[in-house]
Amino acid sequence: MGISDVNELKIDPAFVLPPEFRPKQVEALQQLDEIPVIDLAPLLANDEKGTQRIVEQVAKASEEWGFFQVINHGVPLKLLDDVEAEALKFFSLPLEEKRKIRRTLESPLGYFDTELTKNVRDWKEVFDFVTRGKLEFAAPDGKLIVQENNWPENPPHLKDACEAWKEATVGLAYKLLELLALSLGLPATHFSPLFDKADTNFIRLNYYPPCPAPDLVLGVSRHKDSGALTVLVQDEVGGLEVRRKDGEWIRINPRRDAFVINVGDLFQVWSNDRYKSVEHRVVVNEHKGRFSVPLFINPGYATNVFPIPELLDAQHPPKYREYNWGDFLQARKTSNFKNLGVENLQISQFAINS
Ligand SMILES: O=C(O)CCC(=O)C(=O)O
Ligand SMILES: [Fe+2]
Repeated sequence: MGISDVNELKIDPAFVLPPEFRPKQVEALQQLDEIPVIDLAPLLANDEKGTQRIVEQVAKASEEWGFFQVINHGVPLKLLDDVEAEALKFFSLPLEEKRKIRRTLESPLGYFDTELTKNVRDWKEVFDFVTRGKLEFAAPDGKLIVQENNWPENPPHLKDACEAWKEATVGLAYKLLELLALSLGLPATHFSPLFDKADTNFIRLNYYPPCPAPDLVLGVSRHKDSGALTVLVQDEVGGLEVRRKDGEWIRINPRRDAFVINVGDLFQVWSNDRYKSVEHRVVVNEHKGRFSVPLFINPGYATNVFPIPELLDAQHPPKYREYNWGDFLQARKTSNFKNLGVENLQISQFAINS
């Protein structure tokens, strides 16, 4: 029996990836420092020239990697310490206790430990909440659907810590959205109307428990983020890997003082492929649990997504057909809950074949 066969006996087969998708841990660790790190201090100081340089760095990183880190972002680390402490208290509770606020298809906010990415179970536990407190939208039959945040009774301060975190990070995310607009040669506030008053932003607390067979599973299987922009902070354990253009998986150097930013599928379509939404995954390890907090910046349900006309001309015809963000989101949520036996909805389905 090989090493992996022995490992296989230690975990539920629902987590075990097909061999071609399993992580190669050693190689990735040698390539920690490649993802660009952008210093936001000039932006916060309203230094115009410095901000222009940041815009150029954002354009380059988004084109080459789809990912970058930002430092000197102005979000106090104390807020992260508080969210982490409260979240770890929550994730340490007995499973029956956590499952009292379990996410369902009808009420998708709260705790979840059985997420499927591409139909394999992720080695993680999550807690999701929306930054607006609740979401309201019309179902296909016209009925109003209301989805509210589901806070646990225990620990009692999780909600306060998360709300303070939200206040501090959403502002940063919108500044980054402005930098991205500028980086495409658009007015800074180009995207604002899609988010004002109707965004579908959410924050996820991720806990990746230590795993006895880290070579067979992933904390999050390879995927692309479907929204506009992800603003993530991770602890010092590390494990987030990005797929470089040559196909190699590169580990992002874990820095508690940095946010990891990536452009999602919406920027790929809006920019007509100038910025690509890049595959990433999370590798777990045998000894340490890992904590991360992504903020997903997503527009309102009614948003129709299409390549931005200002970026098109005769040499650059549109590469995507228009689609509706709300419909896309609902289709995705359904496939995350059920193993539909098919790849979930991808933007490639809206690609125009030239
Ligand atoms: O935990 C991480 O570092 C990444 C999580 C992620 O990619 C996701 O939730 O979409
Ligand atoms: Fe992701």
